[in-house]
Amino acid sequence: MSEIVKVDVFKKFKNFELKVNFSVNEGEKVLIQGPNGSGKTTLLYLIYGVLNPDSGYVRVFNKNPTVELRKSEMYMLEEYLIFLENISLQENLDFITSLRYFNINKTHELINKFDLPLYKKPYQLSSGQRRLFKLALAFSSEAKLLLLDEPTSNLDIENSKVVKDMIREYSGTIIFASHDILLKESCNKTIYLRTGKIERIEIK
Ligand SMILES: Nc1ncnc2c1ncn2[C@@H]1O[C@H](COP(=O)(O)OP(=O)(O)OP(=O)(O)O)[C@@H](O)[C@H]1O
Repeated sequence: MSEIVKVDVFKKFKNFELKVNFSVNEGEKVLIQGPNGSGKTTLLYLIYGVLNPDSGYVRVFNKNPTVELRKSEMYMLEEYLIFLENISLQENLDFITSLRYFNINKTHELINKFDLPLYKKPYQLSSGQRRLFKLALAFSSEAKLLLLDEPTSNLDIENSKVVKDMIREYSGTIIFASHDILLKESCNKTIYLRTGKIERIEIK
């Protein structure tokens, strides 16, 4: 099995230090668990390359995580994905899909599955519907590596189960951070973080 993500990083904020070392194999579904503030999101941002380590390295497909990789081989379900609030979801979709490759048929399949009203403007959606729209994009990105930060936050139990199955069945590799106990069923490996360090790694 080939290692597609290698991480050996140190990152320091004013009152927090993250120091972790691990790798992820192709096709794995890796859950990052840990208390609030343990460094899960920071770690995902380092892998995605939108945060730089103070020392050490992150290698994704044997490359540094750059914008080129973000446009093709990896995709992050972004908490900070900005919607243009005064145009419809359909127009937002047109804009977002012009920035990067998405399998548009798959995007629409998921939008229908989640029953999302494309004619509405983003501010007219519930927080769960906004999250589902972002998930439809992530799972139709055809990225070989998906990074998901709290994918089921704001979702009801039925949609959480759908997302659990989507993670398990995804053909590529997924690294996801979650407090949702349900998602433990989708992973083959769990990395437990505590105050910026790996406490233990559990393999199913
Ligand atoms: N840009 C930043 N500047 C300073 N400190 C930061 C920054 N980003 C995160 N931190 C700090 O790093 C620590 C880890 O934050 P992080 O968001 O990675 O935790 P988390 O495990 O994802 O938490 P949660 O479960 O609450 O989402 C926290 O103490 C946070 O305050």
